[in-house]
Amino acid sequence: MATSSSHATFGSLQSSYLNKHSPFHKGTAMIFMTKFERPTRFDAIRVFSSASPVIHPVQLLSNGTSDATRKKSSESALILIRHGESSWNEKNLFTGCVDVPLTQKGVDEAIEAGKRIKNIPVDIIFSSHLIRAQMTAMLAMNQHRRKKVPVIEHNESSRAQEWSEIFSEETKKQSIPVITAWQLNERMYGELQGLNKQETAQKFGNEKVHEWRRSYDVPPPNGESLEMCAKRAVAYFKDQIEPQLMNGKNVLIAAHGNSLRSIIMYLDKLTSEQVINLELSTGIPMLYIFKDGGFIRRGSPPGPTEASVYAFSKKLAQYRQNLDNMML
Ligand SMILES: O=C(O)[C@@H](CO)OP(=O)(O)O
Repeated sequence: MATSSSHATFGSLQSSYLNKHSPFHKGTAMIFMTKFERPTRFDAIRVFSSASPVIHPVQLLSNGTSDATRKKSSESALILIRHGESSWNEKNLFTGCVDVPLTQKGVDEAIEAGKRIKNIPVDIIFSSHLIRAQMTAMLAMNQHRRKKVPVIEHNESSRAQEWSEIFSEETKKQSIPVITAWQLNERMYGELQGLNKQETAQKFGNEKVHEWRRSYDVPPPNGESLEMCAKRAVAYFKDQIEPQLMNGKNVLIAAHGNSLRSIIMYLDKLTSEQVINLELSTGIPMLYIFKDGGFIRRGSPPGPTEASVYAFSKKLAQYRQNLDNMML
């Protein structure tokens, strides 16, 4: 029988992990909650002095960011979003690298995610090759107050590159590049792809299926273990994404449960025992600040009805304040 929940059974492991290991309880609650729990509080920093120097929002953004502003600031934002509910999440099927779309609920989750990050500047977006992650990024960015347009870069061939060229500098400034990479794909689930998770547990036993799904180094039949997925996802993060952050760019990554668990393992320096208890909800953005070469976890930005004035760093506070001044 199909059920839509794949996460609820790990609730106790999640809270024990949280209690034992997390110095950031409020911020990490989003990461560890089951899909039936709702976010309550966040470690947002309340803001702020009206005496903050006024900087035009465009100066704080990519394309519009002045070199002087960049050099002064060694800080950038990293947002991670697991895609919204997919058709196969709904049917409780192992999905892996099968390319299925979002459900209506997934679309709504992506829009809600967009509302949570609409005041955070985004300079560049990374996504997987899979449509559920790309849909999530696009729908979320549609909510952004800057209204820049995410544009997928097609570098798969020189013709694709040439045929998707933009010939207006002004239009380029109003665009956000979206880089897609197979390395950010969901873990390849091998011969489990397309099978119902509950029926598979009945056939092979709960313990075996739990080992396939949540051990660190045991791969499902002909598929990738989390360790194998982490190897390619983290290598890509270090090679392609970290340099953008070092360069002062604010990055959004829209990807998958296991590719993001791998990246969070790297960001939060989790051990292989810790990462196996980490669960990510669909469509909940998580914010990190990259500062002085390290990652500071800031939890999930509040939704529009959850807080009035907030920010996660002085720079993001200024950005929001200037958007308010400019647009309201
Ligand atoms: O089916 C999948 O591809 C993944 C994510 O939905 O499942 P799991 O929760 O087992 O990692």
